[in-house]
Amino acid sequence: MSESKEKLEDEDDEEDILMSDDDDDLDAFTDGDADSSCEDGVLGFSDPFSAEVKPRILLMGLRRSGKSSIQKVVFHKMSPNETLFLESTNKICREDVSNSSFVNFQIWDFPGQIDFFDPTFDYEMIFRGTGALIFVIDSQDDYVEALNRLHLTVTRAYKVNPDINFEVFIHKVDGLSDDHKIEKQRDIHKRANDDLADSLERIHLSFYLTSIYDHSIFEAFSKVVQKLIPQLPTLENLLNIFISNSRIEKAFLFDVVSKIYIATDSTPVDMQTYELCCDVIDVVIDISCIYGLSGDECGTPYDKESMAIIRLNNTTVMYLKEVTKFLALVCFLREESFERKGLIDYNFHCFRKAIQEVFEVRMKVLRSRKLLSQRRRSRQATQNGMP
Ligand SMILES: Nc1nc2c(ncn2[C@@H]2O[C@H](COP(=O)(O)OP(=O)(O)OP(=O)(O)O)[C@@H](O)[C@H]2O)c(=O)[nH]1
Repeated sequence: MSESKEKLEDEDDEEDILMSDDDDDLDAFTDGDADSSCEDGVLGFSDPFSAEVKPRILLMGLRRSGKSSIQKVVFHKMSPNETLFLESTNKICREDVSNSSFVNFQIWDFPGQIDFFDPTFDYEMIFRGTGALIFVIDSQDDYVEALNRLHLTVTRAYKVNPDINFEVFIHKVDGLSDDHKIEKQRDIHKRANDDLADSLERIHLSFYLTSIYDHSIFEAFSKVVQKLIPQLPTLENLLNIFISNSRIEKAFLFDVVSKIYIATDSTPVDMQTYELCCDVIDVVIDISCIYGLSGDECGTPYDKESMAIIRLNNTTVMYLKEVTKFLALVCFLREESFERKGLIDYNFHCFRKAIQEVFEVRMKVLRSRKLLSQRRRSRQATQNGMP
C-alpha cells in the first residue's frame, strides 16, 4: 500500500479540479453559506463518511484498453484524435469531479500494468470507498486475458464491498459493424457471466458498447453516474411532471461541462435525441465563448442568462434553460407545443425551484454527516490522549 498511497499523495498537487470547488457550487443556492457543507479538499482514505459523500469511480482494464482516453474525452474535452498521443499511465491518477450539485465523485485511473493484488497494495482500502468499478475491454483486441482479469477484479472487489456497481465498457466499438458489435457484446456477456456462475455470490455486471469517437461514451458514463445519485428517482419524477404538463417530448438534465446527463424523464432515450441535446450545449457554449464574453472578461460562458431555442427543419424545437450554475435542462418538443412557451416557462420556474429544494435537503444531510465525522474524529483524538 505504502508505495501506491505515496504516489496518490504526490498526485494531490497536480490534481486538476475540473470546474470549480464545491464552495462555488453552494453559493449558487445558499448565499455563500458554503463552508459548512464542504468537505476537505482531500479525502481521508479510510473515512467512511468521506466515502459516502464522494464516491469513487475506478477505471480499470488492461493496458491500452482506453481508460485514460475515456477520462480525458469525457472530463477534459480532449478531442478523440488527440488521445492517440497519450502516454501510458504509470501511476494511479486521481481526480475530483464536482461539477454540479449532484455529480460529485472521484475518478481513479489505474495503470493497465499494475498488479493490484500485490500484497503491498492495499486494494481493500481502495474498494471500500468505491461506488462504481468500470472495467474497460478493448473490443478490437483479443479479450480472453481481459475477461480473466475482469473476473479476478470483480470477485475480489465484491468480497470487500458488495455494494459496488460493476460496469463493463466494451470499448473501441467504432471499428466494428453493427452486427459485429452485437455479436461481441453477446459473447463477452456470456463468457463473463459464465466465469462468475461458479462463484457463490450473485455479482451483477452491466455492459455498454462504447467509443470515444461518438456520444456512446457520454451516454454510458451518464448511466454509471446516475446510479450514484441518491436523488435520481426524485429528479426523474420532477422531469416526468414537468414534461407531461408542458407537452414536451423529452427532457434531459445535463451537467454542462461533461455533457453527462444526470437524469431524464421515463420515456426511452433515443441516441439521436441525446446527441442533438449535446450539440445544443456545444452551440451555446461555443457562441457564448465567441460572442458572449468581452475581450478582457475571463468569466464562464455559462450563466443565469444562458438559454437557447433552436428550431429544426422537422417541426421540432430544442429548448435549453439554465437550472443551476452547472446544470442545464435541454428539452425536445413539437413546434405546436412551443406556441405555449409562457406555460413551459412557468412550469420550468416551478421545476427549478423544486430542484433547489432537493439540493437544500442534500446540503442538510451533508452538514450533519460532516458534523458526525468531526465528532467521531475528536472522540478518537481524545481516546488517543490528544487534547
Ligand atoms: N478506435 C478507438 N481507439 C481508442 C478509443 N479509446 C481509446 N483509443 C485509443 O487506444 C489507445 C490507448 O488509449 P489509452 O487511453 O492510453 O489506454 P489506457 O487504458 O489508459 O492505457 P494504459 O495507460 O497503458 O493503461 C490510444 O491510442 C487511444 O487513441 C476508442 O473508443 N476507439
